[in-house]
Amino acid sequence: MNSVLSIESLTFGYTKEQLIYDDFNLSLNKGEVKAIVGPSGCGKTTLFELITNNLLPQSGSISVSKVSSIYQDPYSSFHPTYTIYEQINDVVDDMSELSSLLKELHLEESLIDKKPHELSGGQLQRCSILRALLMKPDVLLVDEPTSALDNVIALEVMQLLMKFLHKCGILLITHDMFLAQWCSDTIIDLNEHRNNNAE
Ligand SMILES: Nc1ncnc2c1ncn2[C@@H]1O[C@H](COP(=O)(O)OP(=O)(O)OP(=O)(O)O)[C@@H](O)[C@H]1O
Repeated sequence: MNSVLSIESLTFGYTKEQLIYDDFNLSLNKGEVKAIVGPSGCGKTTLFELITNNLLPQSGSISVSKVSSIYQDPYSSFHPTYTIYEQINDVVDDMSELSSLLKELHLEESLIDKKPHELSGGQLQRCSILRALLMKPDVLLVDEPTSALDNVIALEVMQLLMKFLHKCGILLITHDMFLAQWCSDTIIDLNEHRNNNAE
């Protein structure tokens, strides 16, 4: 198996009294989409923060190689005063796939010389996908792609991301059960699995 993410016996709480994760397990392989669902406040964003090392587990292990993230609000993922190109160039080592990805994402080349506020929400979301894919991740964390886009575009975004599944595994946070069922191999309901094994 081509494992790209392995979470074992994860325990985490913001306070000692209230654990959000207690002995939580999850694995993801290249080519796989897993959707994380559950009510507001159940710990979906916290899981991404743990995977990206912004939070540290109390116990257990998270083993992951290269991660990139696509966040729900594309305007908050880019600095308002720099062009899209400058912000991609800052974090990407190898730009050789830029032209082909622009085509696949239906983005005109001239758009990336603009600043975020000069683009529509959908264009900017595709720019954040462009940046994430150029980083050549093993794991793509996708946080609620529906929120900034209408439902048809959200499906298109996921359809597009799934074209890159041969290169990575995708972990998707969503409130949209239709989207989760449509695109994922496995749905992890944190409400049910919080204290169980989610493998
Ligand atoms: N920095 C923090 N300090 C203390 N508690 C926090 C912090 N961040 C989140 N929490 C709490 O941890 C719990 C999980 O929050 P989290 O943001 O992971 O939920 P979520 O499932 O992503 O919610 P939503 O669907 O509303 O985005 C919530 O009860 C929240 O209030």
